[in-house]
Amino acid sequence: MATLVLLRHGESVWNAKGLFTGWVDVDLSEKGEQEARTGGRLLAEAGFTPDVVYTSTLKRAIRTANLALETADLLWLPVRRSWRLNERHYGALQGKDKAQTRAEFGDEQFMIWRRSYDTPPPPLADDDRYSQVGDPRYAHLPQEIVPRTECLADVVVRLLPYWYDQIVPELSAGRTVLVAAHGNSLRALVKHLDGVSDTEIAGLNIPTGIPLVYDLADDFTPRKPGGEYLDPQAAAAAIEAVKNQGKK
Ligand SMILES: O=C(O)[C@H](O)COP(=O)(O)O
Repeated sequence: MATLVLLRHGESVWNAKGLFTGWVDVDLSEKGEQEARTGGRLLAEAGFTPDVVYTSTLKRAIRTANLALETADLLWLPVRRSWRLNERHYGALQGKDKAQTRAEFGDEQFMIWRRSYDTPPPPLADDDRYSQVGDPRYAHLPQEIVPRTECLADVVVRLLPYWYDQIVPELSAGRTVLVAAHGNSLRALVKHLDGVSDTEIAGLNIPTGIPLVYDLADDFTPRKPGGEYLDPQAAAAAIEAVKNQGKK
């Protein structure tokens, strides 16, 4: 059996403003910094000591891991980072207000772009102020694979190679793994772990800053479907809030 801990970054400054974020590298809000520390406290109190930490290349996830590890006095742990754990690229919606988008295009189109499995938002122009084209952290990649937009299915495709090649071997060795990432990259991983259907996944939301623990069997199936939040009551309230984003 192996233990996987998933941690969505704390509230970001654009989460607080109700803006679509995607690959735009915004920081944590003060509330998000406190959420990250609370996540570290919950891990320590529950006695979870990761052996290795994985983050995306975006500062809201990187700093969430740092603050959580600092709180748990575990800053010494090895940390590995990959673009494959980045948030879903939100295309031309990056930087747009969620409520305004919902009002302008209607509930149905808003939910298709936000929560459908296989319909991406319109692509973001390479010269847009919120484009990641030319960002040095992706310079090593063939530029044609730097996304201009993504649906959740695209995230599954680019995340799973990292899951199988980098994370699964650690779990196979019985090591506890902490993944600090994003709402939609974690939704993609949870979909894979729990075998959530392409339609059911639309209703699954991940709260910020609350560790989600999976005890995995030898075949990496969860012993408890859906895992277990270390603060279930706070998670339930936060999940509802994520679900209702964009509603005035
Ligand atoms: O990228 C974003 O906008 C958020 O982190 C995730 O947004 P969502 O919950 O609306 O997909």
